[in-house]
Amino acid sequence: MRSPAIHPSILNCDIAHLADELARVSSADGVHVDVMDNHFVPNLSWGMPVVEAVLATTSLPVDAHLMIEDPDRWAPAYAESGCDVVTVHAEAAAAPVRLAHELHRLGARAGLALRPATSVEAVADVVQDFDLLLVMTVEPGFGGQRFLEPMLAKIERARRLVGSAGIRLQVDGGITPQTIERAAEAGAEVFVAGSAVYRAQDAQAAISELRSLAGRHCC
Ligand SMILES: O=C(CO)[C@@H](O)[C@H](O)COP(=O)(O)O
Ligand SMILES: [Co+2]
Repeated sequence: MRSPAIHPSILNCDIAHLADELARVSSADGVHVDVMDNHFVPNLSWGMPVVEAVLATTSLPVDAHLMIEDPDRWAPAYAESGCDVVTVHAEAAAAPVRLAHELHRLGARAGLALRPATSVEAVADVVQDFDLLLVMTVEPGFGGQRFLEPMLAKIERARRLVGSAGIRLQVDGGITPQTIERAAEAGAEVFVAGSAVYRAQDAQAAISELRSLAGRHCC
């Protein structure tokens, strides 16, 4: 039985104090870095230099969530830099299977993300080449949004698609103590949490609480 993994998203952390902000979440299972290009999503965050700074500062595995156009071109650099998982959006990747193989060749695990409107069935033919399936539980682009309840049924379908062997099922967006149990019950096992961790007075306590709530139902 695998234990639930909590990956704090640094999107809304105090980037001027990146090292301190990473230290606040040192008990997490990974760090989630949201890369946004203001084309695939209506927001601009950061790219390789910040990801490299995160990699140089934390010993936790880094999970890069690329909300960008043309990931076939840009994602390999994130694998080369040492990210543990590089996740690309199914809606943006031109040749997802080829890209997954390239990420593997460069030493990273490959993740495939779905916008809320993209069905699980749309990736049924390609998901087997990936290590992680990410079901977005908010519209990608911003932290601090409300969890989309209709995504619970989609998480259940995603769990049926990936089965119990190999491919990890991640959820991202609006994960809080109020929503994580239902996401875990539906089948998620890797939980991205931005505001719920970084807005907490004690981020390590927030991580423990989320992990223990998810652990009641998962995995
Ligand atoms: O990818 C995204 C948003 O597009 C996320 O990773 C958010 O940054 C998570 O933040 P919260 O919803 O947990 O505040
Ligand atoms: Co994200």
